[in-house]
Amino acid sequence: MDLLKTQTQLSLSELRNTLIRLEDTIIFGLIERAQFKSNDIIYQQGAFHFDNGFTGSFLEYLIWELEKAHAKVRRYQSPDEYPFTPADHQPPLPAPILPALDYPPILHPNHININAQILTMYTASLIPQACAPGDDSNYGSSATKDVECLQNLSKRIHYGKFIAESKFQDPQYHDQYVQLIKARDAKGIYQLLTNEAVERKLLRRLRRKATIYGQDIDDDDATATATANAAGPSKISPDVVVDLYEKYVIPLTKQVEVDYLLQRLD
Ligand SMILES: C=C(O[C@@H]1C=C(C(=O)O)C=C[C@H]1O)C(=O)O
Repeated sequence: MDLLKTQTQLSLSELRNTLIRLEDTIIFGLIERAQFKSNDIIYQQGAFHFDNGFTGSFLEYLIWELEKAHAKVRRYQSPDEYPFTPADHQPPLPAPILPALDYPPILHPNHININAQILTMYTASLIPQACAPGDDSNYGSSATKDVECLQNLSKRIHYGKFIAESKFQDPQYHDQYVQLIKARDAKGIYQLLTNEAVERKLLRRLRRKATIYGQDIDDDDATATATANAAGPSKISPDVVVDLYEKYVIPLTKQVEVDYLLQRLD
């Protein structure tokens, strides 16, 4: 979705299409990372020494170094991009070298950033499922793929802000959200914004995508059609992808929706 385009009414179906497109990005990013062993050492605090005094993990070091460059080209001034570098990190991320873009004020001003939760989920739960255990010394390659996966997941989950704004603006539900927000009823907000039919359809589609995208398609087998029932090993377990969304991506997206709505009237 072009966030520079002046939005009047946020279209929920357009936003959902963006989330569908991000499914492909996330699956292919996981396929890339799963080439390498888990290489757990890159997630361990203090396992590496850095000349600049950085004391985090190898992965956190790469995140910091890359996000400094991305900050200079104003990546984090876009309302759909959020850094993993903590807001209180010293030194802070550098200021952009480019002038600010004039984004239309789509979202209510907020400081919601749950990337710390996303990073913990990713290293503690997802990597052990997606990658074979062990150490193949591909530390730089693994961390590079990790950063791409983390950025994809962060964008997808924080898109919950746009989804929540769209639902808040919907005349059919606006008054209910206002009442629940004023009552600080997080559970009621969570229930109102949940669409189980959309979630069920998403998980079915995700399993098919992960099965098909994970196949090696033999180029001389013209008759073969990649289907969800295709035989052969997948580069990423469809169960891992579905589990990721069911246990983490969808709940974290809804957490962002609730957090955003709770501060919507501030
Ligand atoms: C994103 C939405 O809000 C909720 C979260 C969903 C998700 O994270 O995939 C799907 C449906 C809703 O329960 C939506 O309504 O599309």
